[in-house]
This record gives sequence, C-alpha cells and structure tokens, in this order.
Amino acid sequence: MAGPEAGARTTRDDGPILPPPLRLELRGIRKVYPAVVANDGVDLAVAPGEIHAIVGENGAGKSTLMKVIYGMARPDAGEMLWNGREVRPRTPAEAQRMGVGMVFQHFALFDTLTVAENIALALPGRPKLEPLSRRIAEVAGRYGLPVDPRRRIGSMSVGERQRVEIIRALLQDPGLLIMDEPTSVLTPQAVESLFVTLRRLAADGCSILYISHKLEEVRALCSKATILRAGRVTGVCDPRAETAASMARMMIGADLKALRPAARQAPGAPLLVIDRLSAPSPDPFGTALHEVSLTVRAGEIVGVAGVSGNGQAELMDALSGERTSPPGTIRLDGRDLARMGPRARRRLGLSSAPEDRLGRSAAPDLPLHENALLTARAAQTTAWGFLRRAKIRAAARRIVEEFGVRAGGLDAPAGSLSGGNLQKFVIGREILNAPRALVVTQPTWGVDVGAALTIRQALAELRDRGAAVVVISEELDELMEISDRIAVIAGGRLTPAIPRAQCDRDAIGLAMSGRLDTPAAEQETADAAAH
Ligand SMILES: Nc1ncnc2c1ncn2[C@@H]1O[C@H](COP(=O)(O)OP(=O)(O)OP(=O)(O)O)[C@@H](O)[C@H]1O
Repeated sequence: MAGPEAGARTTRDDGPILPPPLRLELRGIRKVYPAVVANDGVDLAVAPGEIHAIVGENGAGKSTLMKVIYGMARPDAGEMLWNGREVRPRTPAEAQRMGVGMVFQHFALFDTLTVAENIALALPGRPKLEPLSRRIAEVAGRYGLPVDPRRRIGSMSVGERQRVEIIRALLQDPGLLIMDEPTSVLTPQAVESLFVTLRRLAADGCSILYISHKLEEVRALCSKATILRAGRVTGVCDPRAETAASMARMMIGADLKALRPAARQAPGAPLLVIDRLSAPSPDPFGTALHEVSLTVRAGEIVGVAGVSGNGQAELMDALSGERTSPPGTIRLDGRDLARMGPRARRRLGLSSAPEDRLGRSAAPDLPLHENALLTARAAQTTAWGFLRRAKIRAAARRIVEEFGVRAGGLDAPAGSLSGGNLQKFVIGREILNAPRALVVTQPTWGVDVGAALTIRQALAELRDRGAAVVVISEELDELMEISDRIAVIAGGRLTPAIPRAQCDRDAIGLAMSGRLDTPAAEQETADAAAH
C-alpha cells in the first residue's frame, strides 16, 4: 500500500542495515490563532506501519496539528519531513499527492450519488466508473470493507458511509491515513471491524494517525501515542503499557475525578410521556418515526441507543418542537406540548440540545455571552422588557467555569471554540437552565474524558433534582453508565426501555443493527407490560 520501503529495513551499499526513515516527522510546529497558541513547538515522529494515537483535552491542538499535516493550515514555525524529505503542503490536494489521506468526522459524500460516483469525484482525472468499481471491490475485499460500488450513499448507514470514506482515501494509495474520532458513530460490532481494517492497513506499511478521546480504544489499537496539553507535547508513550487513568493524567496534568455516586431515590411519577408519536422525515433519505412511545419519570434518565440515521434526528425534531403537529402526544406533567413550538415548550420546562451544535444550538458569529442568551428563560434575562446584560454575562461565566470551557473570553465568537469546548458550552447552558425535562443528543460527543465526566455528573445531578432526562446517543458505553433505563431506536421504531441492570450489550448492539427480535427486546416488552 505504502510503497516498497514500507515497514522494511533498507541497506546502503553493503554498509550497516539502517532503519527506514520515519514516514512523518514534525519538528517544533507552531500555529498561532488570534486568541490562542494552538500548537506550541510540537514534535511528532511516526514510523511506517505505525498506528499512532494523538490524544489530549478539548482545545489541546489535535485538529490544528492534523490540519497542518493535511495542508489545511499553514504553520507559523517548524518543519515537516515526509519519508525524510522536508515538505510544506499548502493544500489538501498537495498533501494527498504526497501520500496523506484523511477521513473526517463529518463525511463529505453526496447522498444522491452512488459509491463509485462519489469516489470518482475525489480522484484526479475523473476515472471511468467500470474499472473504478473493480478497484473499489478489490480494495474493499483486501481490507474487509464490504461495500457495493453501485449503491446510493443516501441509503447507507453511517458505518457504511465511513467505509466509503476510507476506501476513497485508500484509492489514493496513502502512506499515512489520518482518522479523526472515527468510532464515535459506530456500533460496537462496527468498531471491531474497523480495527481489523486498520491493523491490516498498518501491516501493509500504511501509517495511521488516530485521534480519539476514547482511551480504552487507543490502548487496544495503537502502539504509540503522543499526548498534547494546551498546544504542547506532554508525553509520548506506548498505550499498551499504560492504563486509561495514567494517560488521562498525562492529558490533564492531574488525576481524573471519579463520578460521584449520588444518594439515589426511586424515580417519581411519570413526567414526560410520549405516546404513539409518528412523523415523516423531511429528508428523502431520513427515517420516519413510527408510533414511538416512551415514559420518563421524574428523577430518571432514559437512554435511547441506536446507530445514527435510524430516526434520532426526527425524534429530536419532534421533541424539541422544531417540527410540530405530528400524530401522537408529548405530555409534560399531563399537558400536551406536541403542537407547540420550541419556545413555548422551553417556557413550560422541556429543553433540548440537538446534535448540530453550530447549526442549531449556537450562533457561530455571536460571542459566547450572547449565545448564553439564546435559550435562557426570559424571566432570568429581561427586566421591564430590557435585557439584563450583567445577568447574561454572569450566566455565561458560570457555564464557562462549571463546565471548564476553554475559550478566548466571553466575547469570543462561538465558532472559534474547538469542537469539544463548544459542546461543553451548549450542554452546560441547557443543564444550568434547570429544565424539568431535558432531551439531549450525544451529550459528550467529541469532549475529552475529564469534560465527559463533568457533563455526565451534571446530567445525573439534574436527574437527582427530579428532572426527566432523555439521552439519545450512539455511545453504548456512555448510556450504560448514566441511564436508569435504555431503549433502542432502529428504523424509526423504539423498543420499550428496560432497566440498565438487565441490559446485555450484545443484544443491544444487535437491536441497534435493526434486529429487534432479540432477547433484550422481548424482555423490554415484558417489563413494559409490568409497569
Ligand atoms: N480557526 C480558528 N480560529 C481561532 N481559534 C481557533 C481556530 N481553530 C482552532 N482554534 C483554537 O485553537 C485551539 C486548539 O483547537 P483544536 O481544534 O486544534 O483543538 P482539539 O485538540 O482538536 O480540540 P477538540 O478535542 O475539542 O476537537 C483552541 O483553543 C481553539 O479555540
């Protein structure tokens, strides 16, 4: 895959055997943004065929470093060597020609085109579809990435789309593949098969840079890790010889606090009751909701597991009020909110934080303090019709402090925050509004281990104060940790929720793949009948 020198040892004349040059070496990379030094003298060494993790807290500078390597950001200082030669890629196309491939968190594929058509668009010289389809099938077979080149992207699951992205990158014959948080959207089974693919690639000599907040995955997959904190390298280690806790310590510079166990009380009366909610999807490739029913009691967190694209977005739209008047009811304390818009629902105590943080949960160009205002209740932020500026700034400051949001001050635009920091801000804002019921999607998506803990703790505390909380997430581990009961959404249908203690990971994983005739689902039905 990565050329003849990959993974081999080279000889020079008849002299001693020399190790091959590093695939990639960075020396003293520095990148400065107006309010922050994102990379501050970063060194990185990646050998051929090495799976190398980049870990660090939100805002530590991981994405910036990847952008430098992929020609999307110009460093202010430092040098980059590729197979021992100095290079300065100025665009992604240049980086690709050099041999760097990148698979992004957010896929850039056209729904209406087939796999082969999408891939053809990305390759130089617009290759013919027939021979290209054969090459796709060949790469797919070699690396265990089953994909039909004639299928339309719109009909594919997220895991399948990721395979297409990986195949697209592999067809450019990369010597280094950058994967940015690749498992956040996958079922446990899909994560396993992704790891098989990556190990095969590495065995063929392709180096992999693997960005992740999931330290257990890093330990299972990677043979080396570079740890960043506040733009600097704070450690290089072999993750297999570390524990998740010891790596977290290098990332944070302190021990990770444990989730504080709360003095739990039994949940109270039903507070949020969703009954036979159906909704068509606005998106031709979306998933319609079919008679979704769920009862969440006061003082309870119900997790909704599922692979993205199975109706989660439609469920969130229906619960947040972004789409109204569906058949079915959404009752909060007995009052039906199904025909009310988001503001009215919020006023009555039902808050939500959709997944698309920059598009729908925050205004990227507005400063943080104005973003704090977006979903605040009017009573807290206005007096006699005037905005209470000091109160709003104080509310924004509280979010930043309690949730450890790293930003260039309250006047920094939301769009300048790193992905994880924006996430902390949006979720923190909703929790601190103290709603009676809260629906969140992927609450810790892209946030580091320390911040994930803070967010989970805050959700648990909200629950313990008597709120009804629904967490829609693709991360089964997280749902198993924080939910009192778990339901699975697949194909727009929701299984009844079963108590966490009775949840079996494998059965949930299967139900997530659309196989609802599992023991877990039968158990749920029995339990629901008993309620
Ligand atoms: N285009 C930009 N303009 C201004 N500041 C930026 C820009 N891009 C990144 N930053 C800042 O640079 C720092 C590093 O951000 P970066 O996205 O590299 O972090 P990260 O480690 O990838 O974080 P996360 O885990 O949250 O994705 C952050 O403080 C961020 O706010």
